[in-house]
Amino acid sequence: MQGGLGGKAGDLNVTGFGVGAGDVRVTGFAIDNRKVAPGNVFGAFVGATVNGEDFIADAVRAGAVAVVARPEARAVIEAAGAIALVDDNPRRAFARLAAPFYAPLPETLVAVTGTNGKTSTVEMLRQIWRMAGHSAASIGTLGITTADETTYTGLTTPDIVTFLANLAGLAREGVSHVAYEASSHGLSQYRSEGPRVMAGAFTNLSRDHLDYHATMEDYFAAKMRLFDEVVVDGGSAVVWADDVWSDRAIGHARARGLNLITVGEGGETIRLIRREPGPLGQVLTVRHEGVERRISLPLIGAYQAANALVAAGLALASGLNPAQVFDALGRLAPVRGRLERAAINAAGAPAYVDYAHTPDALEAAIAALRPHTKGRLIVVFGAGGDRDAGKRAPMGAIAGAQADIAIVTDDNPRGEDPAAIRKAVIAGAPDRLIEIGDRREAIFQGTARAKRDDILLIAGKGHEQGQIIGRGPDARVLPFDDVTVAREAAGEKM
Ligand SMILES: CC(=O)N[C@H]1[C@@H](OP(=O)(O)OP(=O)(O)OC[C@H]2O[C@@H](n3ccc(=O)[nH]c3=O)[C@H](O)[C@@H]2O)O[C@H](CO)[C@@H](O)[C@@H]1O[C@H](C)C(=O)N[C@@H](C)C(=O)N[C@H](CCC(=O)O)C(=O)O
Ligand SMILES: Nc1ncnc2c1ncn2[C@@H]1O[C@H](COP(=O)(O)OP(=O)(O)OP(=O)(O)O)[C@@H](O)[C@H]1O
Ligand SMILES: N[C@H](CCC[C@H](N)C(=O)O)C(=O)O
Ligand SMILES: [Mg+2]
Repeated sequence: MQGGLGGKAGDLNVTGFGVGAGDVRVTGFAIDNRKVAPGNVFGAFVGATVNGEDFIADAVRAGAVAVVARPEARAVIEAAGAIALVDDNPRRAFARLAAPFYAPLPETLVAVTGTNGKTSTVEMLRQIWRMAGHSAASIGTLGITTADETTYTGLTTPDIVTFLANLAGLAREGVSHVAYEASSHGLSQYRSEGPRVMAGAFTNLSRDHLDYHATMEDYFAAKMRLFDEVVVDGGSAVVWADDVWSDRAIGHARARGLNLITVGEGGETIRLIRREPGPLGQVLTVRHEGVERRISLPLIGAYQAANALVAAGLALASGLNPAQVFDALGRLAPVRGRLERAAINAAGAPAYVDYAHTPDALEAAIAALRPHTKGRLIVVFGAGGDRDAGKRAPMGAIAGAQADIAIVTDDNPRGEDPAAIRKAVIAGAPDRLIEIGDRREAIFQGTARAKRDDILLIAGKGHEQGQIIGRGPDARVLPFDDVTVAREAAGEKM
């Protein structure tokens, strides 16, 4: 395969597919037949909802000159008049074929996986790189963030064509360092394969997405593809050492021979010795290469300290020097929608907006705020529709046990009946949870109940700007922003 075609029309060497030595002249790549342009290579993949192979004829009619698909699809491709590039793993083959076409890509590319903390970690790493003088970007749930702007993209890990096009665009703008979120969906669908990933990080693993992955083992295996296959030979693996899955993640990194960087109380590379919460942040004492350092992290919560240290591990892996990295942690700016202080009500009680939408995350967000709460901790939360239903009762149980007042409300019901979702959440702590379906009303009531010394936590939507109702073509996004509503409830003028 040749490289360096710069995202422009060019010859693509497809000898690796055994279709003869002839090069195919292509103009680009597409994985959706509706986006095929003349001269494109079409990737036809068996999906969770439909089989992309059913669209091969349409794609060729739209101008696809070659199709990457399973060997079973060869006859269909050839009958349609295109070159068949068949492989037992067509998503991976497509990614590897496409990546060189989009070159040059940013030189330093790292990925973060884990159930919680990916967005925070890539965003913190982007900030550290920038403070060290690099032109940096992050790609993930918040979209594409550079020093100048954030462009929302929709998925946490974009599809492979969007991902490669975005990387090429960033490189053209002069961005040299990119950190991206590797979601388990993204990893299992090879959405970011192909470019050279010099380091990967694992934050933690807990219940989520078991609608998509059959078991926790399958979910973990999807995540571990990052260390097993995606990071380049000789690359680095950063592992948060204090999670129950950490030892197994370390095992994957070792088996692959990656440079291992472990971080946390049980970490060997960056050992967290002490964490002292303060009113607006926390002081961390860490040991790295025999040197003990005190870091005034301007963010609250054990979970934010964990993410900052994983980001530090990746920054070291990317070649920054320790002084640069640890100094930068003292100057990190908050991540949008992660323990974001949104409003203060008339009684003086603050409201925090957080993106906790898993049982573990809810527990972490409550634990982050507890040391700051002299009075009661009030939580407004919900669980998403058309997502892992098994996390609902555990979320209810955690809020019921760990908050003083817990209000269950709606959070993107999508194609499901919102009352049924709330019922499943309430089953986790039937006597402890208050049900208020309308999210605005729930935030208003939570705010009204918060007295002096209390804290209100509004969990689940973080940065999100809408409430998703309905499924497929009927889906609608009703504008909704927890921060704005929290301010309105507190009587603050926008
Ligand atoms: C379950 C899932 O991950 N679905 C995503 C995935 O679907 P899939 O490959 O299984 O696709 P499919 O819809 O069955 O279609 C199969 C193939 O046919 C193609 N197709 C389909 C229809 C058509 O008319 N023509 C056509 O060519 C599709 O492009 C696809 O290649 O590929 C599609 C195209 O890239 C994505 O839009 C779609 O995201 C859906 C909308 C989604 O909601 N995904 C969520 C669950 C998701 O991916 N979340 C993760 C994790 C979030 C986190 O925890 O951080 C994320 O990374 O965002
Ligand atoms: N290291 C962590 N440990 C436990 N909980 C965390 C951690 N980091 C973040 N959280 C919780 O998870 C929420 C989401 O954090 P973040 O957006 O950084 O994670 P993510 O992995 O990107 O999530 P998503 O899978 O939705 O993209 C936070 O608001 C917080 O409640
Ligand atoms: N990336 C996560 C985001 C969940 C956010 C929450 N607000 C919800 O809708 O469940 C998912 O797609 O499962
Ligand atoms: Mg994310």
